[in-house]
Amino acid sequence: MSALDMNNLQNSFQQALNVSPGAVSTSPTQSFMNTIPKRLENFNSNQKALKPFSTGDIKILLLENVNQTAIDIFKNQGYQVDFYKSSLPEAELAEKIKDVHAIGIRSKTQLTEKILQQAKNLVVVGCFCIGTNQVDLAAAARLGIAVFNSPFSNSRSVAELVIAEIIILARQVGDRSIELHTGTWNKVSAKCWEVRGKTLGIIGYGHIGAQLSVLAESMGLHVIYYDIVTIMSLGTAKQVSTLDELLNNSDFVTLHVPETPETKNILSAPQFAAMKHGAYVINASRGTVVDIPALIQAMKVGKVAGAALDVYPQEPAKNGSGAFSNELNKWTSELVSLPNVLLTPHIGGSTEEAQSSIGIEVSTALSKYINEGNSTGSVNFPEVSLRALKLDQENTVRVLYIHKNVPGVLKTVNNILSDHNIEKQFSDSNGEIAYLMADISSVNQDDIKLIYDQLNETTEKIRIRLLY
Ligand SMILES: NC(=O)C1=CN([C@@H]2O[C@H](COP(=O)(O)OP(=O)(O)OC[C@H]3O[C@@H](n4cnc5c(N)ncnc54)[C@H](O)[C@@H]3O)[C@@H](O)[C@H]2O)C=CC1
Ligand SMILES: O=C(O)CCC(=O)C(=O)O
Repeated sequence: MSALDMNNLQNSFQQALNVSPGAVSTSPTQSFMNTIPKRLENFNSNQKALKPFSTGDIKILLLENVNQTAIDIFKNQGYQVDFYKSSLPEAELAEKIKDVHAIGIRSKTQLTEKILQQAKNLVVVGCFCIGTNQVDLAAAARLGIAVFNSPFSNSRSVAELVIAEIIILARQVGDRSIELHTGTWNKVSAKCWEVRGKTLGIIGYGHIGAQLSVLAESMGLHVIYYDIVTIMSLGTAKQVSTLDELLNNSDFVTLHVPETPETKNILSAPQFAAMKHGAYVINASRGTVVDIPALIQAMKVGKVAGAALDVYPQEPAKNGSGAFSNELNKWTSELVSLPNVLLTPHIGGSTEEAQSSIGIEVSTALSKYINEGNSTGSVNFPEVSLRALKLDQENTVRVLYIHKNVPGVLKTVNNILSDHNIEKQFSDSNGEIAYLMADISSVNQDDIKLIYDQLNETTEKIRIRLLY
């Protein structure tokens, strides 16, 4: 189809829907109809680049200093990118999110149901990190918003940091360094240990825990781990059947679990009591998993000989002096006054390598979802994908229909689509929601409008997008 034909198509759709050219509409289909679809550079040059809006209409809000690789990929797609180095205060976020089709965040930005309900145009969220506890995933799914993350691009960085912390804690390097920075020479060996032959207890043997296990064994540590699922051991590591067994036997205890109701305060007073005297605690998972006042007490009586914390129940919204204070977490001054405590500002995954590959991975997943409807890898959506349309598939429309997972919907939808040639179709469900992708060929402009209107009238519909 020529650019002129597309212009005519655009104009007649605008007339039919009575929308002004360039208007950003809350209806993805209306926005789609405002466009002159362009064949942009795509992931494969033989594929047809499907655009739901004219490319300039796609607005992406990127918060928390998401890596440049992501900005480049989004800009290369022609999207408008609004970039911020920090997270936004809730009121500002609520305002900015109203207008955007995609948002990219890291671990700080809380996307609650209340915030997501403001986001009338939002089709997709990218968590440029592993954890997704900061997003109300169920609410996002109910609203038809797909969420993607990067499941392992920063795992190695976290594991390496923990390895460093094991040695630094065992040798009290943090304290010696602080002393020397202030002119004090304190050459001691009392209660400083080699790590060789000691036992590392890993709570949560997933991507990070397992990677750490391999690195720790190569330094001569024995590894035991506790996980709620049975997981194959790497090397000579051994899974133990209870948390207490791990605590009773470990010289170092490190946490690599997600934030869930079950992991809240998974280490509290009874668990510190169950540890070996003089054990060390490392937490680079989420701030809620360790009861910090209980940790402070355990350190004061010598039960715990040192701790390395990278994450906190409350974390500052942005970098800056004075940000980490009693105002944020009421125990801060007590914690910082203890010896052999390493505190880092949630930098477990903060390496050039990790951030650059997370940037590429998540922005690519988001672009594929926006441009093609492909939800493979989404953490809250049914995973559905159809192969890309070929360049010569001119009059083909891709229907993306997100709906409530109730009986009879497919019958209704197929009744609507069956007047046309359904080239391919795939649907799947996940809990309360389901997602159908279908490519319909030999459609003209009237057909497209009719399909949209009929699907829009179905009571089970959550969100519809038609890609051309
Ligand atoms: N400090 C940082 O910068 C970073 C922190 N993280 C945090 O680390 C967490 C773990 O990351 P991955 O290893 O990639 O996750 P993962 O999902 O690969 O592994 C988590 C493991 O924890 C286990 N688990 C869940 N609940 C448990 C419980 N109650 N008791 C024992 N085990 C339990 C799971 O079965 C799984 O094997 C993430 O959820 C994230 O919150 C991740 C990356 C960077
Ligand atoms: O780098 C970040 O901002 C967050 C890292 C993290 O905690 C994660 O990947 O879950």
